[in-house]
Amino acid sequence: MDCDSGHRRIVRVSSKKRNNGEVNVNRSCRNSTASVNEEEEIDPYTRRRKESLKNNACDICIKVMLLGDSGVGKTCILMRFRDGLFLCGNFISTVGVDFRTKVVSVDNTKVKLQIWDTAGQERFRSVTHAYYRDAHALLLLYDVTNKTSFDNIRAWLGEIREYAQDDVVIMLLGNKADCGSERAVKREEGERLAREYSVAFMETSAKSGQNVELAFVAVARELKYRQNGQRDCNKFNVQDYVREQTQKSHCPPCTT
Ligand SMILES: Nc1nc2c(ncn2[C@@H]2O[C@H](COP(=O)(O)OP(=O)(O)OP(=O)(O)O)[C@@H](O)[C@H]2O)c(=O)[nH]1
Repeated sequence: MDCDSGHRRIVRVSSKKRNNGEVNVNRSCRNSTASVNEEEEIDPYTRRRKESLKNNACDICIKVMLLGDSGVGKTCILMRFRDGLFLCGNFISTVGVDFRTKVVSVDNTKVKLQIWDTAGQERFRSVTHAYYRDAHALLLLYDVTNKTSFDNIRAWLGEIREYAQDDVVIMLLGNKADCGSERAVKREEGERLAREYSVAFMETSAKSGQNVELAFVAVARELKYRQNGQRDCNKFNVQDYVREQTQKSHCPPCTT
């Protein structure tokens, strides 16, 4: 898959509809990637994932998926990152999957992020599983005011293990960090779970914008360093990077 032809090649499902909306899968495969060269030794998903890191229109093109229970704030995180907006008020659940793109600059490298927003509702799971395999990075969200969404993270990680590639970059995000009084999951609980699964972690808020840019830039940075090969890989660790960056933002301003 390449960034710009995502709409043509990929099964496209409408974006937000009311909860009672039906799945509307509109298969459009003009440039279908379904035909697999039988002489290829590596499987086609792995090949496409590797190829899609290189893209003519940008230096690197990566596919990022947003995952997590319904209502944790996946669409809001995407809207905040992409358009700087916060959708408050009526909650309209995503139907199936939808994607948006944004280019970020990482150390003079143009990285195009193709960000897939998935439906958190159980009934769409089989649709979204199909998208895991060629993802380079997964942002897995829970809602800090909703303990069940946190408890379900282990199940999500199990699905990721089953459907995604082994080397996928995973970042755990505790969203709605702005909701102080309604908090049901402590930051330390999120940190502990992330350590247990060796994934990067931070708390975010689509409402205030806290750490939203950082989450996307951190995975872009990790994949950029990976693409540059082992030499640079040794110098960059996404978990350490995120820890440093979030600590910096918590530091009180220096006084003279
Ligand atoms: N206070 C606060 N509310 C948020 C935040 N992020 C999302 N919300 C609210 O949470 C509700 C659900 O947000 P969505 O982004 O639609 O949730 P989703 O994860 O995309 O849900 P599905 O599409 O069903 O999977 C909306 O009412 C948002 O306004 C946040 O950071 N802080």
